[in-house]
Amino acid sequence: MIGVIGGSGLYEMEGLQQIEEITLDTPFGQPSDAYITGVLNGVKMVFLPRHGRGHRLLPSEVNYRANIYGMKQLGVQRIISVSAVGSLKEEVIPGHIVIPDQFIDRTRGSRQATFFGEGVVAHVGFADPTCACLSDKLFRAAQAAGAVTHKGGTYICMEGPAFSTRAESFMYRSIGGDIIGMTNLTEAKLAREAEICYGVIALSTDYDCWHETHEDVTVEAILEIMHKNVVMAKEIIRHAVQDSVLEQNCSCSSVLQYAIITDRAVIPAETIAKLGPIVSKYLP
Ligand SMILES: CSC[C@H]1O[C@H](OP(=O)(O)O)[C@H](O)[C@@H]1O
Ligand SMILES: Nc1ncnc2[nH]cnc12
Repeated sequence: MIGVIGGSGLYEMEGLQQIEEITLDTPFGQPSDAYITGVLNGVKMVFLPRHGRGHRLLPSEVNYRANIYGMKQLGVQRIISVSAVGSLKEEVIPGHIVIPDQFIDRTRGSRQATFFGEGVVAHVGFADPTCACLSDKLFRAAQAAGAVTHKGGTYICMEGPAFSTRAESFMYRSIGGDIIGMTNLTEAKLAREAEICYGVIALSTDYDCWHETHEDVTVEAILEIMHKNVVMAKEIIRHAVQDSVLEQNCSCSSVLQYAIITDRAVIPAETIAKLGPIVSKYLP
């Protein structure tokens, strides 16, 4: 099963057949909205709007743990994130697509970015935070949909909700950032812990505030580009979903095998119960 998390400007998936709306409550709280399941081009998928329908949640208010836990409960093995991002590079023109493969964390530490704790410690590998195999498919899907697409790139994940200062924007460029957003890193960490492949279709919507000849970012400008490109974004998902039926060749589904360090004998039963489908393979 494929999961799609829609970001700013993408609050529903057209073309889904056999639609069902599933409201879940998880041990980590409530997801952003009901999950919409259905069939797209013969492939079963589930859609969740990250900020909720009507865009009600700040990037810092999104319950990322509940969102990913719910996906796991529904049997999702691959998550495609669709996000609006600012461009930190001249060549990443607004309207282009980037498939990022790295993140730099500029969140403030207040987000819940792990399922572990409460008596069980796990350290997953995160050197390559997105699934290379899924990202490759997203790259090919974006090209097939006719988008100018950049393979790889570093996504700066800032806290928000205010956009960056000009000095920060210059700093992000100087430390190797290619694009900037407020959501994807937290999601990628949790997807990794949940052993779900995670890949990003990032739509460049603006030049943040570093560019000499382009206006500073505004929500208005972001939504204008997003609306102009939403059909293309959905087209990329359609191509990706078809392609994703093919066999995956990655290790995302077994990252917890050696990551849980806690002595099994001292892990509280209630913690195991709470983690449910995240650890059931290893802590029966
Ligand atoms: C609407 S402007 C800023 C907002 O857009 C991006 O959201 P998402 O990643 O969910 O597409 C960015 O991260 C901010 O949350
Ligand atoms: N410039 C920007 N900064 C942060 N998040 C964004 N999302 C879209 N454009 C952005």
